[in-house]
Amino acid sequence: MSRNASRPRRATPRRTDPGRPQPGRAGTTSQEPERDLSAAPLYSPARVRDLLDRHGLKPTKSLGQNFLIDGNILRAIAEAGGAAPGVPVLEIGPGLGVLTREIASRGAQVTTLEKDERLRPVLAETLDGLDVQVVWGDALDFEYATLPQGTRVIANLPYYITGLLLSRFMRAPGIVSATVLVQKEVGQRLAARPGEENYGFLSAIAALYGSVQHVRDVPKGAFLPAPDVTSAVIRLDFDRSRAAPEPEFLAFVESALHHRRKTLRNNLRLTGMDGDAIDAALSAVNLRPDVRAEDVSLGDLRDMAVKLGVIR
Ligand SMILES: C[S@@+](CC[C@H](N)C(=O)[O-])C[C@H]1O[C@@H](n2cnc3c(N)ncnc32)[C@H](O)[C@@H]1O
Repeated sequence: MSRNASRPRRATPRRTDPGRPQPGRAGTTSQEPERDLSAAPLYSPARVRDLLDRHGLKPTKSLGQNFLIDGNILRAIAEAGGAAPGVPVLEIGPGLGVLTREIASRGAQVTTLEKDERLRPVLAETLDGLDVQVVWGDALDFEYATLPQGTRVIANLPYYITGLLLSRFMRAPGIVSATVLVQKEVGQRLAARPGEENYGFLSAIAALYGSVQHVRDVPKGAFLPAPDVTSAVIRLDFDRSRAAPEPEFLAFVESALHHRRKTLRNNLRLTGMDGDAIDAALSAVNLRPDVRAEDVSLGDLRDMAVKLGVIR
């Protein structure tokens, strides 16, 4: 991605909180009563609407732009994510800068990736005075391997790329945790164990890289505009002392869980594997020939992969 980074200049002393609109600025006419928003926090619906109005912006659905307007949720995410003095934090999608401000004002060293260039003037206003590096471009093009050791991801993710982003975080050796807002169903899938209703590939890779904690559910009303789905804050901790799973094993697990309700045998047959070899491996690992993929533990899948010669 273009490392077109910008760091809002450090604050010169201000009369009011940076990002606070001056009453009666652009957007009001002499006939309209002036709204004094200076006492309202940046995340309040009135301030968020005012920011959007003054900068002539409409949230873009295709970019997953649902902005947080609930102070309790903002504080809960920053807290659960471990935002603290000196901690390197990566945020995806600062939007209007509301969560970014919450994290940076706790002293964390924030790098934030934003694709929507229309937000440049907004972030210049709302992040003024904070030590935040804004990187403009697509988060899917970012080199996550370059992040420093001990990086914590804290983000209200654009939901349309949640799975892709989580898999980038898992594979980046410097990232130790990701505390993220996701769709509630995605959170349930991440936290599910073999045999549970929502267990699938996402649950398996999360478990291969570490552990998952459900922090809290988040109602639709915590966002402006309100999304169609309920959300949840999830914290993933990555255990970097473990050897990273082999790409061949990840591909095997993905194939094994491709159709969760099918038998493991049928899923593996779909990859072109020999039926007799699969039967022999199932028997050697003491699994029933008709065991369903979603009921098989990761340990048993690893043993199967070894018996089938996928990994050593
Ligand atoms: C759910 S909003 C979160 C905004 C803000 N952090 C908040 O909590 O109010 C998602 C943000 O991700 C940005 N975004 C969407 N797709 C992106 C991408 N591919 N790369 C970087 N940012 C992206 C959107 O423009 C938006 O600012």
